[in-house]
Amino acid sequence: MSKVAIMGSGSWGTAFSLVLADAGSEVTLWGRREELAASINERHENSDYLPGVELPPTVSATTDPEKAMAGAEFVVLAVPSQTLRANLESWAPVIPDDAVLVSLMKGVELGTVKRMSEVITEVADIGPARIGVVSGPNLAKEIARREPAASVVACADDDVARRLQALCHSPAFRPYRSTDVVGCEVGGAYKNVVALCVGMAVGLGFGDNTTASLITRGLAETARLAMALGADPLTLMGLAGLGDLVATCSSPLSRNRTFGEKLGQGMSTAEITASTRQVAEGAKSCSSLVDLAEQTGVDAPIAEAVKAVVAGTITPADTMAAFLERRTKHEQE
Ligand SMILES: NC(=O)c1ccc[n+]([C@@H]2O[C@H](COP(=O)([O-])OP(=O)(O)OC[C@H]3O[C@@H](n4cnc5c(N)ncnc54)[C@H](O)[C@@H]3O)[C@@H](O)[C@H]2O)c1
Ligand SMILES: O=P(O)(O)OC[C@H](O)CO
Repeated sequence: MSKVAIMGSGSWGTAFSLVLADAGSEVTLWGRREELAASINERHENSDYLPGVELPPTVSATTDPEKAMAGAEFVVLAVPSQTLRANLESWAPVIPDDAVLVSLMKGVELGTVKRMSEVITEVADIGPARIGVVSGPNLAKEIARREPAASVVACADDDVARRLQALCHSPAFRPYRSTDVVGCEVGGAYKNVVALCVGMAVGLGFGDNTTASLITRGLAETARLAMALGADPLTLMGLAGLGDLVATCSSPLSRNRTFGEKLGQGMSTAEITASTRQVAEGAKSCSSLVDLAEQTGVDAPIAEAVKAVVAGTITPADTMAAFLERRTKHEQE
């Protein structure tokens, strides 16, 4: 039985613990609050993030990072992207020497514009062969209900990707393998920003033509940036690109789409942020992705628009009008 630590016991860390336990691992969740760890250990429930979902007996929780990671073959990272660096700085001394670090996070760091795997390398001094990524259409509540889903597990080292694939292949969760870490990470971060934009359109009362147009142009924008960073374009046509984009942009369960919908209805970023405890990664990663696009010379109108609406410098309605006023061009330009 593999031993796995999951650092972060929010919605996805907890739902993923269930996948790993169903696939045969012993899982220790790390979280900051004693009450939550007690709820998981005593009632087998994360009452804050996944109320009503019974966790298997092979899932336990602790607030002690060293205890969580002791003897772990895989250390899964599931905190909000913008908090990874600070958390990892404190965890680095107790990460087991040969453990594989697996990112579940879908964001790009503000300021440094680093992807999560790059932050891991920089802070924990761990090379690409020990860093994996899981990314795909995986809304936590549906995964926790054991509804069938697929995803991509990526690592630069195909042997490690195979180990990770075996680790999370459960009766309800089908992981595909890849070595394209960049494509998976850019796909995962960008779809959140596109979902914010789609949510705005929904909040403004627009229908399926608008949302389909934004999803499709969002995919083109994602692929442009990912390819400029060295990704395989086929990754963006797969589960970590198109698949996740469709799920996130279509689902009322998505925090990013919901955030966008509230912006479209006239709420401000501060009001929306105050109304939820859960992370909508796109509200911050939109700025990082705009910076990354500028650095690589890639056109990123959707990320720029989302950044401006989140900052309150343009309204969602004016953004939609501005998209249509853009210079006309060839579809594949
Ligand atoms: N929820 C999903 O459906 C889903 C699916 C796939 C990927 N993801 C990605 O997984 C990552 C985590 O998302 P989530 O859904 O679990 O978020 P969440 O908001 O449900 O939970 C985040 C967790 O991190 C904790 N946290 C917040 N600030 C922290 C800090 N400074 N230090 C340590 N812990 C902190 C919170 O207490 C909570 O336990 C995100 O990057 C998200 O995009 C989420
Ligand atoms: O709820 P969201 O918007 O963070 O999206 C969750 C997952 O990333 C969907 O795959």
